Amino acid sequence: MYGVKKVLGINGGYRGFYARNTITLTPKSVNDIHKRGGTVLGTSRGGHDTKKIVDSIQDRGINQVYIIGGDGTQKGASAIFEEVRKRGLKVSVVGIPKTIDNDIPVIDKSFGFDTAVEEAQRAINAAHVEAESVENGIGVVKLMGRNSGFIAMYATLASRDVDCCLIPESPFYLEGPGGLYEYIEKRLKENGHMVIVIAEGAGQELVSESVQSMSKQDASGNKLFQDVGLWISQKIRDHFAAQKTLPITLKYIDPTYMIRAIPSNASDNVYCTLLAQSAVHGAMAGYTGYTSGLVNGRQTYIPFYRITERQNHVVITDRMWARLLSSTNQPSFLDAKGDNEEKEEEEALNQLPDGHCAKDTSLASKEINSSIYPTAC
Ligand SMILES: Nc1ncnc2c1ncn2[C@@H]1O[C@H](COP(=O)(O)OP(=O)(O)O)[C@@H](O)[C@H]1O
Ligand SMILES: O=P(O)(O)OC[C@H]1O[C@](O)(COP(=O)(O)O)[C@@H](O)[C@@H]1O
Repeated sequence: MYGVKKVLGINGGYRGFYARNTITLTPKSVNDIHKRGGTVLGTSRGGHDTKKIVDSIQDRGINQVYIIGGDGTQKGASAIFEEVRKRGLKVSVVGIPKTIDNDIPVIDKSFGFDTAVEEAQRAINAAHVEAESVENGIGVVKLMGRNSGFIAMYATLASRDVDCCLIPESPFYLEGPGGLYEYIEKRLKENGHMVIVIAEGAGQELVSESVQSMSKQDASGNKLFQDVGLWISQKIRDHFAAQKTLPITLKYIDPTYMIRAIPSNASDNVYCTLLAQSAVHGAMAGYTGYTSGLVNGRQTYIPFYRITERQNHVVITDRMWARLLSSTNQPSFLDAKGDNEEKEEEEALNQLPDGHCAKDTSLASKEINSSIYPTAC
């Protein structure tokens, strides 16, 4: 359509710009890649050296860069865009949002999310079958979602076999009235079995309290979490073993990379095509510094700074979480948290010197500038 003669693929993520050879991509070589999982280009964490990357873009005579990945990747793309701008290069830098976690803000969803939710159904279904097959059976499924619980929330809503969904955005507690143990007991007495879905980033503060926490990070600087699935399974087993009144059988399923590694489903394939075509049309029209994405069902170009300023999280006061609560009937875990917060607030107030108010009532207004940048040409 645009008469492009050469398309290069960068191998192995950002460090591939300066540490590896490129591969030539042709319509023939990419024809079938949507039928495979993973990435034909390879991926990596860390290794983002902005200056070296832009040197490599300059040396190779690249004039359009399309960068595919999650929120970290979009931050990296934004840094490249700034450096390109600083050097006054005629290069478009465009982001394409791919992450199963769906933690990129502004857009309706990221590419890969739908597929992950669909595959998660298989794990939930297995947990349900196992739990249903024994007396007082509990199936626990851990799903990916480092800081955002979208996969767990949507997989729960889609399945309708889940009795409790735990996500990073909604703190929970185990003991006492309104706690998880009480709910499990009630659910088992009512129904004879139950399924719990837990996102990998949920309850990390509880895990750190009981397991010695090492604050390790991956090469990209993302915090590495303790295995909350194993932890909660053991806690539930220990609790009911100590109680002796309700003998349970718990099966733990962790599909880990299976929900990320499978080929994308039909809806993600169509979405990816739209994202890619839209990304190219934008760059060919002379724009740069944007992420291509669906917003309210429309293809848009979103300036990098709107994408990188925050992460997308499940809002637990929103309707979607309310729908989930009404589907699972789980406790909201808000009561004890509310009590604690009130107590903390009261304590903070008591510690303030006379005449000082603990609550900051000022409202920050933010200028919303939705412009994207024309390429330096
Ligand atoms: N703030 C940042 N500035 C520049 N590069 C970043 C930044 N955050 C992450 N990156 C780079 O983006 C790449 C992917 O980030 P990562 O967090 O691992 O995955 P994801 O894109 O799925 O969030 C890594 O190479 C990482 O070094
Ligand atoms: O072990 P790895 O490769 O670092 O991946 C694990 C992480 O990847 C994620 O699934 C996100 O994956 P993507 O952003 O690549 O889709 C996180 O939820 C998870 O913590």
